[in-house]
Amino acid sequence: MSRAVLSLGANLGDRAAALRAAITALEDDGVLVARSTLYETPPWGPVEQPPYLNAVVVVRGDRDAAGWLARAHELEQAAGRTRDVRWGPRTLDVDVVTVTGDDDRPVHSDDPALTLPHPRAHERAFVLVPWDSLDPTAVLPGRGRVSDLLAALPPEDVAAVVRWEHLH
Ligand SMILES: Nc1ncnc2c1ncn2[C@@H]1O[C@H](COP(=O)(O)OP(=O)(O)OP(=O)(O)O)[C@@H](O)[C@H]1O
Ligand SMILES: Nc1nc2c(c(=O)[nH]1)N=C(CO)CN2
Repeated sequence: MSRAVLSLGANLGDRAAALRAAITALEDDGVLVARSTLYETPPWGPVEQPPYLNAVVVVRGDRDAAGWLARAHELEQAAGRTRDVRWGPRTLDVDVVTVTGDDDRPVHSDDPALTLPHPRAHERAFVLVPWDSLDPTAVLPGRGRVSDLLAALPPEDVAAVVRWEHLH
């Protein structure tokens, strides 16, 4: 058994439907522990593109880290993901942020095919805001408490991550 934190993002097509379908699929797998609400977030990175909807989920189940990545890829495929420009627009992106074993030890990996913890999560308000909202005690292994990482980001980056679900 392991526990994983997954970051979900979409900025093409029916963004909310893609995120909700992925979350429902994880629920149907029997692995969903917690989910954030959906947030609208400005695009992070060098590519000019539409705003994203993002969410974070916590899952627990009988998979290892590679197994969670494989499931993430299946969910992306199910959402019809085709484009693959790095940091470019997509119908669904599922990143594995961190995986912990039953001993509570975080998995560390430098493999480019699966780097853990995710090497850019600590600088992404679109990951940290939803994650902090669903678990205010969360820790990103090797980086510190999620609430402290958020406090270290430019306030305007954090303020730009807006709860979306209650508006719709
Ligand atoms: N922790 C991780 N979670 C998801 N994918 C990862 C991870 N570490 C490495 N990868 C690899 O990154 C590859 C490219 O993924 P993707 O196209 O989603 O990157 P990206 O979302 O554009 O960038 P970023 O990784 O900065 O979010 C995937 O095929 C996967 O094998
Ligand atoms: N706000 C936001 N920006 C992004 C996202 C994302 O999920 N949310 N995913 C990206 C793909 O690498 C690139 N930029």
